[in-house]
Amino acid sequence: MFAARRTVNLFQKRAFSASAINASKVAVLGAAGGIGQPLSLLLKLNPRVSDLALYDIRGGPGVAADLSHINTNSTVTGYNPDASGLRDCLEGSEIILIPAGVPRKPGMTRDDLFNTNASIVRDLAKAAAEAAPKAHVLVIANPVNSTVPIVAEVYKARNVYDPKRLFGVTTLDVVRASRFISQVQSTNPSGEAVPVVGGHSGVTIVPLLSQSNHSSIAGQARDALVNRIQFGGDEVVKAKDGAGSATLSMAMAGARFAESLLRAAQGEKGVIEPTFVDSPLYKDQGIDFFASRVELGPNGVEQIHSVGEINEYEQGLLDACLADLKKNIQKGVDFVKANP
Ligand SMILES: NC(=O)C1=CN([C@@H]2O[C@H](COP(=O)(O)OP(=O)(O)OC[C@H]3O[C@@H](n4cnc5c(N)ncnc54)[C@H](O)[C@@H]3O)[C@@H](O)[C@H]2O)C=CC1
Ligand SMILES: O=C([O-])CC(=O)C(=O)O
Repeated sequence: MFAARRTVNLFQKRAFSASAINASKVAVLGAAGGIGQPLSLLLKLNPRVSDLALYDIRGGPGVAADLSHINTNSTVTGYNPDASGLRDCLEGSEIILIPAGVPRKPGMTRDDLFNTNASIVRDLAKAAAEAAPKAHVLVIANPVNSTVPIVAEVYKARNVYDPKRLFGVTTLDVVRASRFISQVQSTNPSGEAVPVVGGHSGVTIVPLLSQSNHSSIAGQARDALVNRIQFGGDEVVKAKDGAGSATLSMAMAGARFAESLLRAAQGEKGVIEPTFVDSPLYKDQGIDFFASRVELGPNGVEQIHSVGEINEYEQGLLDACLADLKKNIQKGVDFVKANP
């Protein structure tokens, strides 16, 4: 009898400590948008998330009320911009995802979003730097090549910048790459892994097919596949015909990245994701941020993997990427300097 009760107590103790370790508050800024809603839904379904905090300039509490009826354990709270809404949303967060900002319409580049999204991201970063300076910040808002440096500059100005905790979400590029290559090769995409490095727009997206399971793809087939991976976002923008860009696939990609960070934070080793981070790889060329495979740990970036061995064709892609990337990054840095 005593032994039985003891077993129960030990079990309860273990269950309690496991849930205490796993208590993770995740905030989504821009939660009522095309990405924000399905992303928040996927986070509500994630047992590693204990508190989901949803902020938007409009509609946050509505989305939160809706999601809060789903029978998973996490609490969901919605916040408006009034009073201390944004601060309350951010405080205590371990992860902050930022899908707030306008999406493209046909004919636009991601850089065309800069004028609107730069100040949105800057202002949200200011609030995050004050309310939750140690949180991992995951930037989804475009142009990612510039919005990530914007967040870095805001944090630097407040002396709270930790390069290990800032991430541009480029997961969708590798998600697309594995799907597109599987379509060409008639394989299962879950068994495909195509590294994609560089940045997140047009020619700054550099797929490394030579490191995939299909390194022999060459000629027109290779060119078509690389082009589709680089401009996959345009495919969706065109198909949506003015109603925005990728939202559902992006929500999946953002939720996958957040899940990877949580797994790493909760002690799992060897969690690797591609992501656009403050990186040493091309700093000697004046390029402070670069996306490559990154091992994640409890404090964010654990190890940044180099691009590895690439062929001459890929070196050409990389050269074009670096030239554009440098300008995109500088644009973000200059914006914060001129508009602190
Ligand atoms: N990193 C990536 O791979 C991808 C990035 N994106 C980018 O994500 C961003 C969002 O796209 P969608 O969700 O489709 O746009 P959307 O227009 O559907 O949603 C944006 C949401 O942000 C909110 N918002 C605007 N200003 C805000 C502020 N200051 N604070 C809080 N919320 C604010 C809006 O009210 C809206 O609910 C775009 O910039 C888009 O280009 C889209 C797809 C992939
Ligand atoms: O294409 C866009 O504007 C949205 C985006 O970043 C993507 O789908 O990769």
